[in-house]
Amino acid sequence: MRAPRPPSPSGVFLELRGVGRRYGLRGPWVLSGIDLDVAAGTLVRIEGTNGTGKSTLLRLIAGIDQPTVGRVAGRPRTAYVPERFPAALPFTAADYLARMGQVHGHGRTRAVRGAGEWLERFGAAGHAHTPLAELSKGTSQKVAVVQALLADPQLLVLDEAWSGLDQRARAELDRAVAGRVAEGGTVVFVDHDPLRLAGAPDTVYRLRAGGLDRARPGQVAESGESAPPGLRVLIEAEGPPGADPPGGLPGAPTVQRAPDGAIRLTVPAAYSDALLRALLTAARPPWHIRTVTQAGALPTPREPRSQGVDDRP
Ligand SMILES: Nc1ncnc2c1ncn2[C@@H]1O[C@H](COP(=O)(O)OP(=O)(O)OP(=O)(O)O)[C@@H](O)[C@H]1O
Repeated sequence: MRAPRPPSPSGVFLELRGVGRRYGLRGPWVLSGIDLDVAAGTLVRIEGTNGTGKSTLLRLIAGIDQPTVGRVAGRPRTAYVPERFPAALPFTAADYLARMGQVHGHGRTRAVRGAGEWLERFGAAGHAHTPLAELSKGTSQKVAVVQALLADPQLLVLDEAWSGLDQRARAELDRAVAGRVAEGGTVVFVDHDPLRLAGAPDTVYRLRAGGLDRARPGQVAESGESAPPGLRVLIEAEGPPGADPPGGLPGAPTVQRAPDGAIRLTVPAAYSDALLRALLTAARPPWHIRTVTQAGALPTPREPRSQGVDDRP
């Protein structure tokens, strides 16, 4: 087993400096002048319109591709879920995952057990003995995600990893990501859904014309000090039918049940990130965030709030 690489005193365990990437000797620069610090225990989202180089950047971060210029320093134990999983290998799902678990340093028994547990969590246990080539796209994607989670990585890199997953598996991946970060791991992800893990990322970067902007620095509001006073946010979250939201949610949200069973939580804007984070990291059942919208200003500073479920429409 490899010893984990200790983070630097600043917590940064991967650095990109002056990184550029182009394909082919005279191809256009897809990325240029990228400086990026990836710190331990953080959740990082990379955004950008189609073709701006998100997957290219993730491959450099994951260490499966090298920059054309510049340098990447540090290499935490890394796992990667690619945008397209090459599933045409001559193994069943369980065999493949057990082998991957062993590649990641687990003994055979632990690898087999871990593969079984993760397949169960993702609702794919029934396909454990199906050859990879015969799996549906969704189940194949579950196997791609499980092979990365099995690695117990310090750095998990997810390129549209939620695509093709059913709702239960998406929520399970949300929880797995939140769990990794809570345990001190780092997750860097790209996803087309702007609400994916909404409120949870410590940092959001935006790729634009080859460069990288910091779109939103970490701003997890726990105390309500940083938000404009009066603004409220409406969060619609979906759990199993009839499930109540967890108790003790940040910001003491007003809770209503939508006609289709979803839960609508209204909270002062200052607490919305903390509330989203709490839902994403909630113990079972998992909660899927459906929408996050601005709900308008409080009519008075002393509007009563409650956390009981109000069934009025
Ligand atoms: N292996 C490759 N060989 C040649 N060109 C490539 C390769 N990979 C990516 N490109 C080009 O680099 C550019 C950026 O692609 P990349 O997939 O990194 O962007 P993206 O932001 O992830 O795109 P999308 O949102 O469509 O997934 C595109 O013009 C693409 O055609």
